[in-house]
Amino acid sequence: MERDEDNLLEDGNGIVVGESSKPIQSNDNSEPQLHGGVDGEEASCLSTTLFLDHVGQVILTFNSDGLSWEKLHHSSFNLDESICLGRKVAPKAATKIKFSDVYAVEFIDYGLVHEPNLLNGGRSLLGNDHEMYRFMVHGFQRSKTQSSLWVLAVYTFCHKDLQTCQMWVDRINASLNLELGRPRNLLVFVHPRSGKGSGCRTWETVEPIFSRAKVKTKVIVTQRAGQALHVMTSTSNKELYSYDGVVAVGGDGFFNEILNGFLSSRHKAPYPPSPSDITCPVDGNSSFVIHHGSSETVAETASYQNEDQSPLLSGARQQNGSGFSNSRTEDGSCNTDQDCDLSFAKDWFRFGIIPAGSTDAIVMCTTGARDPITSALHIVLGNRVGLDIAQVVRWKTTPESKVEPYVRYAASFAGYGFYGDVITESEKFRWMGPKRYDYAGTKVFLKHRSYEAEVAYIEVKSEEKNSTLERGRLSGRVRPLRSSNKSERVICRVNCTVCNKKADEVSMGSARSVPYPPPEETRWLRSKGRYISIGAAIISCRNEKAPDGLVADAHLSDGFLHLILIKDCPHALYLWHLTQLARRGGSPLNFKFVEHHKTTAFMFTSYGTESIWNMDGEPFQAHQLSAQVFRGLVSLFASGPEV
Ligand SMILES: Nc1ncnc2c1ncn2[C@@H]1O[C@H](COP(=O)(O)OP(=O)(O)OP(=O)(O)O)[C@@H](O)[C@H]1O
Repeated sequence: MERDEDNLLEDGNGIVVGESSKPIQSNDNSEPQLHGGVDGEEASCLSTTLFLDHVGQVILTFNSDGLSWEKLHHSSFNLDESICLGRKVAPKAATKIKFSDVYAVEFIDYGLVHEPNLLNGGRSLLGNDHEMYRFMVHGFQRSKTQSSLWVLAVYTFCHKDLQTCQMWVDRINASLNLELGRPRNLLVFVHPRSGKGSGCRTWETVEPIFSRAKVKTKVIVTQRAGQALHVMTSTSNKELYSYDGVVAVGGDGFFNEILNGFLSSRHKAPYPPSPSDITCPVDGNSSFVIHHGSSETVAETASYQNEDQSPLLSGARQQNGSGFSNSRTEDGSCNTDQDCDLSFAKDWFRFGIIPAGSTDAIVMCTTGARDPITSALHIVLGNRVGLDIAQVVRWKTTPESKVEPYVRYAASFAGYGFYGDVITESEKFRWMGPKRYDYAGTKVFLKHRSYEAEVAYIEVKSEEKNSTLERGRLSGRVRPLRSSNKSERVICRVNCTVCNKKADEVSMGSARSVPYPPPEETRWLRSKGRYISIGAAIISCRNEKAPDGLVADAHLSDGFLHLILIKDCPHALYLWHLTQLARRGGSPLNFKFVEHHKTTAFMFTSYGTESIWNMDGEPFQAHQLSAQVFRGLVSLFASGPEV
């Protein structure tokens, strides 16, 4: 989304503050007053007559959950809904703000106070004084047109008395300190060449939000691919967990790199079964059962056996011992390097993404907007949402290579065939910036290739899939899921009931929690044939090209991925699928040649020579792989889209 980053401040009247506003004059001498609560309770609200810059004289009231103000002087025009030449020129003014929506309060000393932007009949509202002491309350408002898009709002209150202003600042600060989960210290990675090469500019735009909110930041501007991964793997737990989280200023690929750096040495879990665990003969579509014995492979240093093959891997061979205990000192740091384990850290250590990339699908799915300001606000306000992560184990890189398990993590999408070809092709045209995807996509589409492969996935019974949807209608029957029926879609949103359902309320064999022992045996279904593409969407993968995403009803934290198999089909039908994908409200999965399986794990074997996957927007070579989802494995500074 394009927006003018320099002009985002709204004043208390919902009008963008301009430089041309006239100074206002003051004759106010009012003292702060404490009003008793109902039934003689302790004074819960403080009221003072102050000036609200650009608005006029107001009574500001301090409530238990925020501030509210009421205009004192009613001028001849209506400030709330101003009419000029018969047209509404200003939206309804805000008259309150919750502390949960305030990220900073600043005392700004003595200075000019402005009268309302609009006509006041030439009258001075406050006598002869043009200057007062002032303090600014920094918060946000939801955009009138798109509620997921947050716009900075600043309310400047003014008073002749210094102590009055300082008292208000102290009171508001005390309330902000009570807001839970706000970060104090963050590690920030900036990818300067991300997207259109604007990573540094994007950080400069949002940095004042962090400094106003008094969030300390250690900023690392990367010089090369793989640097952020190296920092994340080589930083001790003790040092890393002295931060409240890590922020990526960049695209999906950059976030993926940081995520892999974090998880590769810290996440301990058994591998999913490998395709070579399937021993029964292949004969079209069939099913088989895998028994989970005691000989499970556990992700250890093996995850970095092929270090030389990816920029992500250099210097990454790090493995911490197990047996961590959950102890963080009062200042938030760990006592020793091995003190904080992943599941403990998950409660407070979060990831933030400030979008600066070419696609930014993860940001769009987790905040509902592709906007650096909105993302920065989610971070400083300490919002939290769980995110499913797929652990992808590559068993063989090429048909000839020997079996060597290597682990990568994906947060949004892993795709083969069309998706792998597009990413391979687009890498040749990085210099084009985000447009490379259109160019490469068109080229690959025109070739219309298909690929022979075999896919197996865990069968998840309908009632298990739907147990998270709080629907019992399909109980007892097992059928392939076709969620193209729009009326059945439950879209992931803020406070999503599906994602918030506790793991223990979810049936065994469906969503896997962290860590979650698999049932003793799982039934797998398999499908072999020619596919145009094989995609695994962990979240909806919404982006500007696909406004509803590949899977509109995928959830951020339900423990499932969506396996989308596009079987070989005529070129025109594939184009139809793509056009549905590009349409808001489209049905890209409602085709006979599209199989959609909601599952927790899958395996893949290529029967050709092509083995390039697209993993969160970056190429990944795998001839044979398997993947499993971990429910809410990490937490993000976000709250889900407001749809
Ligand atoms: N300083 C750097 N120079 C070159 N490449 C870098 C640098 N820092 C990080 N990278 C690599 O660039 C890759 C792409 O980064 P990023 O995702 O930010 O950009 P993008 O491709 O433009 O966006 P998207 O992935 O959303 O399409 C990452 O995998 C990362 O390893």
